[in-house]
Amino acid sequence: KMVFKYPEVRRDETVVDDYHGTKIVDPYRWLEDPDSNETKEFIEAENKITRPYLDACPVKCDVNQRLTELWNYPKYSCPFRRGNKYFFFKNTGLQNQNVLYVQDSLEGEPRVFLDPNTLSEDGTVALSGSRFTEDGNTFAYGLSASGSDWITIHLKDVATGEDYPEVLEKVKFASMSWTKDNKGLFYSRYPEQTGKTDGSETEVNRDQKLCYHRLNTPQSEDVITVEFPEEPLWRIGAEVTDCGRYLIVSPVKDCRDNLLFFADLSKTPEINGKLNLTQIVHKFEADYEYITNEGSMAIFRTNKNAPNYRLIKIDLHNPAEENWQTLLPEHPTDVLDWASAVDNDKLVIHYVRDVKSVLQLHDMRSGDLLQTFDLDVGSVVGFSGKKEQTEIFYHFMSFLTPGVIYHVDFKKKPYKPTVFREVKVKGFDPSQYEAKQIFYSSKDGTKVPMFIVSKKGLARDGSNPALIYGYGGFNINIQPSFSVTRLVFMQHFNGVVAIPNIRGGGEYGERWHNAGRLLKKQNVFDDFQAAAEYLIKEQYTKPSLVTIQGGSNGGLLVAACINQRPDLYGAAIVQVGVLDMLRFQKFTIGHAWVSDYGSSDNKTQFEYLLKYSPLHNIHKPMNGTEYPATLILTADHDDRVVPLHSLKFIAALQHAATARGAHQRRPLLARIDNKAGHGGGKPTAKIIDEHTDILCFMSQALDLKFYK
Ligand SMILES: O=C([C@@H]1CCCN1C(=O)CCCN1C(=O)NC(c2ccccc2)(c2ccccc2)C1=O)N1CCCC1
Repeated sequence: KMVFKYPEVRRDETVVDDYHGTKIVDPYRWLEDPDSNETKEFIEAENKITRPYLDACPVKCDVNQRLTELWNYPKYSCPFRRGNKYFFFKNTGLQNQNVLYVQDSLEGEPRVFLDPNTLSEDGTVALSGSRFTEDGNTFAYGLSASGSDWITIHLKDVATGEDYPEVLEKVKFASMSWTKDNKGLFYSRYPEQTGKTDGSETEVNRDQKLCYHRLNTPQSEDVITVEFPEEPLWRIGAEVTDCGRYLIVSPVKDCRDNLLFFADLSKTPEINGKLNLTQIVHKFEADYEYITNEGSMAIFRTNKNAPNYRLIKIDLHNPAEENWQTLLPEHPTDVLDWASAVDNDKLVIHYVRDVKSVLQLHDMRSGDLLQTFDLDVGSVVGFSGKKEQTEIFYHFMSFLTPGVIYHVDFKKKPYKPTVFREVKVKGFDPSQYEAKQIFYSSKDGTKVPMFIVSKKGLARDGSNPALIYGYGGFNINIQPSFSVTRLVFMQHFNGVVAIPNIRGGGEYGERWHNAGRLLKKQNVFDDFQAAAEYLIKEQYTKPSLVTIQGGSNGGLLVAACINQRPDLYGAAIVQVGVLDMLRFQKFTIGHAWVSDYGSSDNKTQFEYLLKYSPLHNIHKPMNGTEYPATLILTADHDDRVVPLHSLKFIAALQHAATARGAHQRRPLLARIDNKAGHGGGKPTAKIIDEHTDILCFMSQALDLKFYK
């Protein structure tokens, strides 16, 4: 085994914080400054030991070649109608960014409408959000660079392909919504701030405003239409209703619950200042999401008194809660995940039932079920359709189905989905694999669903490597999806892929989310550890062949698990993780995560956070408590989860591993990328490089055999 000479890293033990009377040392506080030479030198020193280790992998070329070959299949989005044209995204296979095409009809010759690959040499400029005007003549689109959350909004004339002169700056977490007169759009932006805002800064995002931009004017003439100056941490969602008369305004302060206001735009034909808002929801206690409206009757999806979500009707002219009506009551077990109006008087409803997709058609007036669209076991990952359109498309995917796009034309009865497009992956034969769902018991007896995917007929003798992926937070569902990287792991390492749908997610609605957050967060880690124990007990694998992987909130999950149960895993992959649970709220958008994590500013929550915070629970590895081989990944423009989390964690981990008497032979490494961020918009080349490194790390650390 390579013995690692980890970098010598300065520890400043004089940095001590007092949390409600408890003193906490933070010796790597200096790593929180991304611009200091010392931090840059630290990053260089870490990459300097990681790069050679990954490059020394004897099967690196094989892995990279197979990833590239398998990745090289055409990927399409659902087509969508705007104005009198159809648009769709397509990637021929290895293009860094998907390309937006336009065609005059579904059978028409597609023409390139917007190719983001032309906007940068290395594919690091990505399309991030876009909106057509009602008439389809103008296209607003966001561009993000190097994976940052910051975007600039550009406006393009659809007929000529020419951009208007103005560019809207300082935009982040913005909903874009045109007024129905096609003259301008609402968007959210942050005020000018000192210092750089390219995504490598860590300053807190505050004072977001909802502005209105009139097409073909400079941004300096934009007006602030909604602001909450006394609430600097709020983000302001806004959406013009289908009929064009109202603006629905939904402020959100963290990552759950929102308020609701609306403005009657018919009363302000010229939008030249603050809008007159009527408040509908006055308390942060539930999610409310606008679906559509008929005159003043607006339909919202909400979890108010409905943890599995339901549809309610609110009369905007009589919005008091006692007048709200239920349109589609909460289902006892299935989660109402999204709804979309179509064909004027129908709603397409997506349910999640035991983590699998259900797609139904309901009557918009009565809520009655009209039809269920048959689906295989898997996920609806894309949808297009509008209230006034008479057709929909939906995109189906599963572990062994790369993608099928269905079309339903409501002008023809009975409504029968037809296959519009089906993609195949060269060299992948789904019949050689099997995907199943099991339920296992967690530490407290809770039944947790888990998908297990592998080659058919794999020996159940504990001799196979397993990759266990988890997220566990923010009401997010991890549904089945097709992954080339997992296919390479199954095909060439005889790997078993396991995805436990651990608490904290939204797979069983708000109950599941609430059972995995704040002072119950440990349930998430228990569920994940129980998943590994299940796979070991059922002889799918053994501890030394288990890799656990997670990103973002899932990075926290993995880091907490290697602290708590280092004996259970052979390797751990921590991608852009939240690792300093006492300070996360001090950077960029971290304050928005208090809805899941709580905050060290609160004594009770501080005491709980301190018990699992990865950075604060690193122990000296000894025989039997040696850490699994661990790879920490982050990037210089990650302004969602700033890189300092990973830098401080790897420094502390390597320090513990080299302490006197410590026994740590397995590698503890960090891979810090450049011109990359949290993940959104990452070019294909960078994704393949990163996944090559992850598979190489696993194969070396676990000494895995590569089967050609
Ligand atoms: O990135 C994250 C967490 C998880 C999911 C979103 N997130 C975030 O931190 C997202 C914060 C930024 N953000 C969105 O990406 N969508 C918004 C949004 C709100 C208004 C207008 C436009 C966008 C949003 C956020 C929540 C609910 C609804 C809308 C939002 O604030 N984390 C990183 C690590 C821990 C959690």
